[in-house]
Amino acid sequence: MTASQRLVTAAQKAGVLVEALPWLQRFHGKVVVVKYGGNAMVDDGLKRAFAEDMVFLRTAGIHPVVVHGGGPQITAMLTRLGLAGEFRGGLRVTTPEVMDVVRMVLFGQVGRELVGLINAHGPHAVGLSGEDAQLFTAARRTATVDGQPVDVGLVGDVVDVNADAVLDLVRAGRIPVVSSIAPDVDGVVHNVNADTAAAALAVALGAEKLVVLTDVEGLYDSWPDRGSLRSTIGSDELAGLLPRLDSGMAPKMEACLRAVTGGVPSAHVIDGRLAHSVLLEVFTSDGIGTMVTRS
Ligand SMILES: Nc1ncnc2c1ncn2[C@@H]1O[C@H](COP(=O)(O)OP(=O)(O)O)[C@@H](O)[C@H]1O
Ligand SMILES: CC(=O)N[C@@H](CCC(=O)OP(=O)(O)O)C(=O)O
Repeated sequence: MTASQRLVTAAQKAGVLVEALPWLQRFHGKVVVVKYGGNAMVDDGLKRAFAEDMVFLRTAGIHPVVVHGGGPQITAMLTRLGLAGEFRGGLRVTTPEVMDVVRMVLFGQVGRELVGLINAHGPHAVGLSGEDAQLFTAARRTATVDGQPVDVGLVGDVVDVNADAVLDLVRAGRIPVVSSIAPDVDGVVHNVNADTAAAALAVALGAEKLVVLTDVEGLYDSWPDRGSLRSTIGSDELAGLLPRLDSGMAPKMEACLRAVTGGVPSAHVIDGRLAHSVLLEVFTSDGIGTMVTRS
């Protein structure tokens, strides 16, 4: 590289850092809830980049709170155990037997791995589930198929959040890594969709942002037409679109809607297959993916 090429490269790097300044100022001291979907955990390099992003946010004075998924990992374990897996309206049909596997895989496998990757950078991450310190209380819910309620077993919605269970860790400078399982008022553990759990937590924490990492660029108006990617959408329009969404996008966009109507200024669906996508979303002016705001 010539001296003048080096100067150009250096100027570009400085430009990137300067572009981050207003966002560093705006988000300093604020909570950002990041939902890391199981489908976005495709390889070790991406997972390591995600862990770096969380440590970067923390080092920049922002408080990341991670809620992780693990749908494909649960399905793989169920298959290994010879158990059937079935989804209805984007939610897993959860028998007591399946619930044991969900809890084991989310908290004991996926959560542990993320905690380990973040803690490769220092003593930052602490894993917890909705069972710890009464973080979440669940109530059994149904799925919606063709506009009709359908029973899906031990699947819950989050009806109460003990925000202090997470805020105590945040105040201590830790990065909470939350698994989306939760007891109901009688102590019966339920399987909660991780997008739903992330939204409930973002609202209860008064988060500045909810960022949802998945395996697609964002929300498509008319999936799978690749020309229909939305960069922004308001809550009113999203509410109208929700009944037309299928598979994993239904609980995801329902969660974004819940976050912004609950007072979170913005919710973002971004492509977790892109390394450092969280940094690009938080620290660049254009952002990436689809941004949901209150109408
Ligand atoms: N309108 C839509 N826009 C984008 N993706 C959609 C849409 N409808 C369905 N999908 C599907 O939803 C998937 C994301 O949901 P899901 O597989 O549950 O991800 P995650 O594990 O990240 O929660 C995408 O990969 C895509 O196949
Ligand atoms: C009720 C329900 O469907 N729970 C999900 C929980 C994990 C999850 O949400 O994982 P992703 O974010 O990777 O999809 C499941 O059992 O797969």
